[in-house]
Amino acid sequence: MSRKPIIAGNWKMNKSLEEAVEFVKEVQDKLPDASVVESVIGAPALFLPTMIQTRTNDQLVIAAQNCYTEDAGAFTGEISPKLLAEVGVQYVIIGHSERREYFNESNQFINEKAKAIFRNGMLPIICCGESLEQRESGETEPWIKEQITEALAGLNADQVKQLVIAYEPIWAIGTGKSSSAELANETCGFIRSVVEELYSQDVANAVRIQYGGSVKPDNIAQYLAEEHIDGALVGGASLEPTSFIQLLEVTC
Ligand SMILES: O=C(CO)COP(=O)(O)O
Repeated sequence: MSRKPIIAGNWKMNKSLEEAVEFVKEVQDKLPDASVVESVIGAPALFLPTMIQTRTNDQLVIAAQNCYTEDAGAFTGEISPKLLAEVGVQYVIIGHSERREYFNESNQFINEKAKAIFRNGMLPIICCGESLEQRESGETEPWIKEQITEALAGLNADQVKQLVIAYEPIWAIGTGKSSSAELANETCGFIRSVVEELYSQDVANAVRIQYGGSVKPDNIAQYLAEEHIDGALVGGASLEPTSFIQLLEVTC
């Protein structure tokens, strides 16, 4: 299997601009080679151009945490995917459970964002995942199948091969209660089977699937050892340079 691991930090709405710049300066020469693992940070939109300008090499890939579906127009306060691409952003995280919950984002809206991201030459990291209630009542698989099917609607096979899916069970986010590696692998394997059903085995083998939810330097190895887990989307443990580097070193 030749899928390259991708470890992405999701800073959410944390840090000052000064701290973000310090982070880039501190980690950029310590990152594993980009041919071994992709090192990504998803930062607040206001930091993105400065972080990109601070880089002295392109080992650290910069992601946005959200964007709008249109490139320009009368959409007060929104983040244009065209402008993100112009400043050098490469990935955009979409469909995070916090955006689904607090900003009422639907699968259809997330699908429109995915199309806008591709149209502008970037790649989406599409999040999915179930609540504790859904997990306990056995509704995880139909729910995730619906999320994936609707988020990928209209994307072609080449696009799906390049994008990243992040499986984040809501009950594991920021709670310290990570999913067991076996359970995470089972669900990531299910996501891969949904992609195979929608596209082909070739596409399913190529798409990278991350696990996210209380991933730390001391538990990431068990996830990466699993067949269907190709990386991690990490909140809290991506905020400090030392811990971010430790997460990456496990892949080498
Ligand atoms: O939501 C997450 C990443 O997108 C996970 O956050 P934590 O790693 O802090 O649990």
